[in-house]
Amino acid sequence: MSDAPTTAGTPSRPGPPDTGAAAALEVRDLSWQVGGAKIVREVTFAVAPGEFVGVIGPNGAGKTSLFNLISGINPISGGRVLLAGRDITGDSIAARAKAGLGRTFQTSSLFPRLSVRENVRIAAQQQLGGNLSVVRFPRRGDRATELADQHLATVDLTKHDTAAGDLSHGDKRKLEIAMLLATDPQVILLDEPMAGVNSSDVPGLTEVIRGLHRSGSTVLMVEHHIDVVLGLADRVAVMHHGELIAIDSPDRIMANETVQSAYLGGVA
Ligand SMILES: Nc1ncnc2c1ncn2[C@@H]1O[C@H](COP(=O)(O)OP(=O)(O)OP(=O)(O)O)[C@@H](O)[C@H]1O
Repeated sequence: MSDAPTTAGTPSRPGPPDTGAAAALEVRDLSWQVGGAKIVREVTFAVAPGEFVGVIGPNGAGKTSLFNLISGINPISGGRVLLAGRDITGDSIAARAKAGLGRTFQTSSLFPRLSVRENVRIAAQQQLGGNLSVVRFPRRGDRATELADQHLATVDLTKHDTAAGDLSHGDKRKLEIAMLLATDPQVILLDEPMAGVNSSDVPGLTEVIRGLHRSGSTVLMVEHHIDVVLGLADRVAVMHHGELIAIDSPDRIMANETVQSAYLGGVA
């Protein structure tokens, strides 16, 4: 393995550490063009099972667009998306989710009037294949409720009966992660989980996300809080003007001159 700094257009270590297993998630030459604008440009990288890759880059670099291509929200202009070695490029959003691709969004996607528990319970119920129903007083032993309580414990959220809309931003993000866990994802895409979160809630939310990683989840996370990314990620991918300009360990990324230039506006 070379110690040479990564340069634009030739990202080092685009693939995960070689474990011999199929990548949990892989994108090959992924591109998105709107009119004449190339918003995502031939991005290639792979995430190993259990690996945590952080995605950073200046505003407008194409990070959310990349997530939208992976999760099927934007139609791709070129390239491929593979989940555990299976090509899901042509699959619908729902089919990708069913295949194990879970995603949170920058903006909240909760049922604000329903309780915290009910939000997770609905997600669990959908996963279990049951009818979608809101039950104010679920039976004891109800499987979906058990799962909801289990996932709420995982994200350290105890306000089970509070209306989701009344939670702080930090707790809303925890709730969204619990809802995601209820869908039993193989790969978790977190889109700016710290966005709008009070600084006092950042450490707690960071620990929840660290817990996901420790429990073996494969995570790809876009986040502007560089310190959070550097503290959580096994590798960091850097996007700039739609290109993946580097993907490497946090230490190497911090020492990478191309990355520094991108943040200071020096990369054309
Ligand atoms: N549907 C769209 N149509 C046209 N241009 C778009 C569309 N969506 C995004 N863009 C443009 O693509 C570029 C990349 O946007 P994107 O939201 O992916 O960047 P980002 O890195 O996630 O930015 P931020 O960190 O500010 O969220 C921006 O210039 C944006 O204006």
